[in-house]
This record gives sequence, C-alpha cells and structure tokens, in this order.
Amino acid sequence: MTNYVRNHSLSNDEIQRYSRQLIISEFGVNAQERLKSSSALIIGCGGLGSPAALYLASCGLSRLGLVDHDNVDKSNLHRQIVHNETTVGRTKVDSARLTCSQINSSLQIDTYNLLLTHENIMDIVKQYDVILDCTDNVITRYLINDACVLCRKPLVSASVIRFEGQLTVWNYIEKNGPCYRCLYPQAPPAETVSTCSDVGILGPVCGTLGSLQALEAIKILTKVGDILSNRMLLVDGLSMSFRTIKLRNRQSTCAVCGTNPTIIDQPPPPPLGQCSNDQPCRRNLLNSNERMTADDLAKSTAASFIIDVRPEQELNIAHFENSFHLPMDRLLYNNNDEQLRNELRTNIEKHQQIVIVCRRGNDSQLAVKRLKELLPDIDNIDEKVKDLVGGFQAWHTDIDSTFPLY
Ligand SMILES: Nc1ncnc2c1ncn2[C@@H]1O[C@H](COP(=O)(O)OP(=O)(O)OP(=O)(O)O)[C@@H](O)[C@H]1O
Ligand SMILES: [Zn+2]
Repeated sequence: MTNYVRNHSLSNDEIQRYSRQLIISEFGVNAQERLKSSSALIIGCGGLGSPAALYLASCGLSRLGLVDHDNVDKSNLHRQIVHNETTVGRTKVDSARLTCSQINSSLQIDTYNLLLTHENIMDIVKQYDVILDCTDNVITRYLINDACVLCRKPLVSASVIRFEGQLTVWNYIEKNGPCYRCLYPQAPPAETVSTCSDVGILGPVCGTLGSLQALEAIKILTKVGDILSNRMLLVDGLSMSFRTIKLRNRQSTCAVCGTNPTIIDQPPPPPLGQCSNDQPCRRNLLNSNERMTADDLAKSTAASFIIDVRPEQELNIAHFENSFHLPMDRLLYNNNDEQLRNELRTNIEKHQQIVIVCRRGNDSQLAVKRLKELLPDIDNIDEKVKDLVGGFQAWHTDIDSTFPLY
C-alpha cells in the first residue's frame, strides 16, 4: 500500500458532501476549510433570509445565527422558502432552524426570536464573522449598519420590491468600502418607504437576491473573488437586466465610520415615534367625526356613496358592490381636477353619506381631506364625507370574515 498526503482537516464525509465546490479551481480545500471555521448571521428569516439560510446551511459553515421576531404566516409561503405549511404559526427562527438542520445536521444553529434593537444588537453581531441584512425596514437597516461598523463586521445587504432588487456589501474594511450611512447619512421617514406588504414582491426575485447574498458571504469568508464593495448590483426582473453601479467612497464625515464619529459604543435609538419593525404606519389625520367604524357602516341605513381608493389590482381581489373606484394616484395626482369634480359632483350631492375605503384605513384619511378640498362648495361636505377606520381589514375582522384578507 502507498501512503498518501492530505494537508487539510476535512474528513472524508466532508470531502464527499462538498465535493462539487471543492473541485472548483478558485475554491478548493483551502476555501472549504475556511468555511469550516466560519460563522454567519442572518438577520430576518423572510423573503431574502430564506434562500440565504438554505445556501449558508448547505455550504459547510461551522455556525449559523438566525434572527427574527415574527411568526410564519400563510402569506409568507410564496417566497419565504425556508418555511412550509407545517410551520405556519411557529416562530420563523424555529421554522428555519428545522429546515436548515434537516439539510445539515453538523451545523451549529443559534436562534434569536427577538426584535433587534439598539440595546440588544451588539451582543449578537459581535459573535459572527459576516452579517446578512435580510430585513425589510429602514430603521433596522441603520441599526445593523451601525452595529457592523462598531463591531468591524462586513455586511451583505439586499433589498427587494416588486420585480426589483439591490445588493451590496457595506463596511468591507479590506477594500476600505463605505458603510450605509456614508451614502445615506439620515433615515428617511418610514412612511415614505414602500414595503412588500404595500406594493408586493415576486418570490423568485427574493430567491435571486437572497442567494446572491449567500454567495457574497461565502466569498467574504473564504477570501475568494472580488467582493461587491463600493458597488451596487441592480436587478430588474421585469426586463431581466442586471447592472452594477459605482458607489461613492467611504466618507470621512460619516457619523459612524468617519474620522470623528458621533456613534461610538452602540447604535443610536431610532427617531421618536419609530421602531425597528415593519408594521405599517398608522396615520391619524382626521377628527373622530370625520371617521366611521366598520360597525357604523354595517348598521348605517343612510344612502351611502362608497369610494374605493385602492389600486386596481387590489380592487380585483374583492370590492363592495356598487362602489366607485377612484385610485389614490388619480385623486392626488391627476392633471384634470375639473373632470374629476364633474364625475363626482352628482353622486356626492345626492347621497347622504360618502364613505371612503382603502385597505387599512391610512390612504382613506388622505382621501377625505383631498375630496373636501376638491369640492368645497357642496352642501354639508364636511359632515358627509367619512373614511372607514381600519379599511377592509377592519371590515374583515369586525363584520365579514369572508371578505378576503391580503
Ligand atoms: N428589527 C428586527 N428584528 C428582528 N427581525 C426583523 C426586524 N426587522 C425586520 N425583521 C424581519 O425581517 C423579515 C423581512 O422579511 P420579509 O419582508 O420578506 O417578511 P415579512 O415581514 O413577513 O413580510 P410581509 O411584509 O409580507 O408581512 C421579517 O421576517 C421580519 O420579521
Ligand atoms: Zn460610513
């Protein structure tokens, strides 16, 4: 028998399991060994975190951390592929742990079923070699960015909406790359940022961007390839275009990674009235006499003219019989107010009550204000026009559970 040499620590079982990536010329046993002693943290086990978790659980890491404060909902299953019908209702981190451990039983999986805040993030982030931001709200993006800079961790960040996605690596120190704050020093108000639950998202778009996050994380951990630092990948699935743009450099004036940082020990708390979750913001623009509850509407005997201000695709899910469709875009941004007045005037004059409905009772409040501005001369317009508090969601919960929830 002839002796053989192996200058690495991989077992035969590991060689067999990872053989298809081991034999890539740029990868090899060295990269696999690096993975074996590496850890990654996935923040958010939703649309992006699901594919990222599946690939990172499969690739041969030593440790994978999973953070999420939410439970699996049926509406998650079209894209959050680490979860399935049997785990609806369970915590997302438990559901993801179950799937990941079935893929790779030798992986250490740490779960954090909590809402990440400026108070708890540092203790978690500091334990891992690379961090993946797979969350969906701006406050959390700043939180994760600041914690990664303070703990000197590379941050693989992606976001998706509709058919589109973006990907970049922040705070890649080896290349002196910028952090999120270098590009966007201040968080925009939460209500100005669109969310997937407002405008939708297609599953494979998350699959693409989440998988690419896992790829960048693997490259960072193994020191293989050219990292997407100082650059951003823009994906448009509708036209199927992928392009990369150059980002501005690290800024010496940055509040967290600059030369005189003001953020030093831990990320700052969020601006007053905002928090690090993705709950839709609740507007409160109207007085109580300008609003009616679902119960009021169900019991009302007044001749009502119902205006549905949702976009057409939502109307197509279900709508009230005989309601008038006036999408918010048209009400707010049309360039022919006179035509709109003419369309509405007769109905508004002849009905006792005008009820404006939307999905959750936010847009409807804006619509009440706008309608009053549009037709100030109509008798009793101030008393007549009301919005439905909580919109169709409240109608579903309080009056008719067969009205579909989305
Ligand atoms: N501060 C935070 N701490 C912990 N988890 C967070 C935080 N912010 C966001 N997340 C999680 O990040 C994930 C983002 O994924 P995604 O937007 O696909 O899911 P979702 O919130 O379930 O979607 P939908 O908006 O359709 O309900 C969510 O599971 C959410 O709970
Ligand atoms: Zn910075």
